[in-house]
Amino acid sequence: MQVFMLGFQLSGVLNLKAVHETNVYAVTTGCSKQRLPHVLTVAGSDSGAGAGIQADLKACAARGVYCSTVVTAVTAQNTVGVQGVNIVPERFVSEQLQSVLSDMNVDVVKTGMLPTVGIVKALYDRLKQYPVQALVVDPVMVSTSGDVLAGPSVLDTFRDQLLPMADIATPNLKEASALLGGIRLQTVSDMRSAAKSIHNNMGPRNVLIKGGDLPASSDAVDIFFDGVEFYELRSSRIQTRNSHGTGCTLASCIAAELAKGSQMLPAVRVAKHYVETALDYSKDILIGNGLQGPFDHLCKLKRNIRNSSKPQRFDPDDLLLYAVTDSRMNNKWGRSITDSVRAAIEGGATIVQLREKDIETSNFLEAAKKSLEVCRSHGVPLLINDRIDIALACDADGVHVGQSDMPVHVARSLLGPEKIIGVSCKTPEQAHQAWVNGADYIGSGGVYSTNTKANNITIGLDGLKTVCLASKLPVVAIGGIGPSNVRAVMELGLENLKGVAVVSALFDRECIASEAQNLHTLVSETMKATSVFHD
Ligand SMILES: Cc1ncc(COP(=O)(O)OP(=O)(O)O)c(N)n1
Ligand SMILES: Cc1nc(C(=O)O)sc1CCOP(=O)(O)O
Ligand SMILES: [Mg+2]
Repeated sequence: MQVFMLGFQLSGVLNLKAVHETNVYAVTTGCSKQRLPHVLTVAGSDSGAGAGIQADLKACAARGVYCSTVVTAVTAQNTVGVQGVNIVPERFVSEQLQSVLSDMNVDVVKTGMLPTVGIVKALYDRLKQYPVQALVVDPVMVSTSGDVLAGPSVLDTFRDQLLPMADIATPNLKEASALLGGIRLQTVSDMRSAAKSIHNNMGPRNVLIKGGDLPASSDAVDIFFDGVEFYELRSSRIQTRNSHGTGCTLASCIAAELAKGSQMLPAVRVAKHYVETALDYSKDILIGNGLQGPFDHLCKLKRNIRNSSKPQRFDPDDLLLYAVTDSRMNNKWGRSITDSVRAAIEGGATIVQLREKDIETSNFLEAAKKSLEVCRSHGVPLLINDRIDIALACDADGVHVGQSDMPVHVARSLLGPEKIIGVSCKTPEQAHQAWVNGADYIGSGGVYSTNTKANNITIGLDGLKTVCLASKLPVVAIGGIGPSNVRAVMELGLENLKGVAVVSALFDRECIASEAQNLHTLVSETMKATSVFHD
């Protein structure tokens, strides 16, 4: 955290405000002069407070981030639709931008409704004058009720000025189509092409196309493209009328996570999870008589968001680089479990399992709670090896069990339908049984011999292939895997072989993060080369 400078000149209104706000931070954090991560939203006001500036404020508050506001338009709006729009003159938008950007240490700017060319240009000029860490552009053009909030004349300025500066653009299907001259977007494959075109032709560093309106899909599928890889981000479609403001909220939450220091993909994952949980929590709220109501951004205050009935769903792609911890290795290198988990995730681990065989229960639970915080803040699932009790006590995302641990169907009845359950399988019969019993994935090995697990039977690449071909579940390979042999494993090119699980190749090394980074690259490159990124 950056420390605020003392010694303001108390000569004007602005400086007095700055002193006041510095003190507010000091009071709220309980320590002296620390500043909160700061998002500035440049958007329209929604009198119904479901979307726009009001949604942005609530989303940032829910994510623990300070939010300042530059108002571009005042709308008269409710759950029925938009009854009126009063656009703020561009001069005055520029003046608001100057006030905030010149004084308040903004980390990330998030844009919403930018109704005129002049306002987009004013923002462009101010951002050139006062660069920020990141720019999140939500190209708001049409309200959820179908009312136009920014006309076609703005599109060119968006394309030419704002999008080339953006770290991420988050159009929905209609907005992506408008940006691309009205093309039809009806399938996930169309969304991928659109994400690529927007990225390559308009310059934002990342693109998230929100597929909420995609016809005939039971899941909400978004496509994230970082210029190299596509990610299909799925979440269950919550049946609710209370979805007004989800786009603004998602973009604000991404901005908030970036302001806290997150990388882009984890920020997007966390934001999606937050929106899904808030929608789920708010599905029975009744505000207004129209077709689309607001949802409750601050549900976290009423029910811990972690205890939501809808935690992050299992995504088989998360098996790509599966980090399995080992306390003996951590002791050898003098690292805490949490530090090693953080380093693995920072290097690119996509799922984490705490496999702590020599640790007391109370210490295990403590470490699990801390690791869960790290994992949640990066949108990475955390599983617990063997110990269903620990998983339940800390509300982990799931467990991994072996053939002689708690049976899968019993674990499922204890953990409920939403938690992730993985099971170790060395034979096709075990793989079939895991599927029958309701597991989500299988771990198969030892592919190679290992010193990490005593007396482990090695099944080799042939054994792995046999299990994969028989399995209806996604598979992660385990046992003796490291940089020297990971290509050979992934070159099997099997559709359901989703990644590798490693212990010593990460945690018995000096720099966990760089080992993780290297392995992540090797796995993804080999998968791409063997074309197992199946749509
Ligand atoms: C991903 C993954 N696959 C296999 C295992 C091994 O589990 P198990 O057979 O229960 O052995 P222990 O890990 O408990 O010694 C695993 N942990 N993770
Ligand atoms: C925990 C575990 N399970 C295995 C299995 O074959 O099911 S092999 C293994 C240990 C993997 O450690 P390393 O990556 O250091 O070889
Ligand atoms: Mg076990």
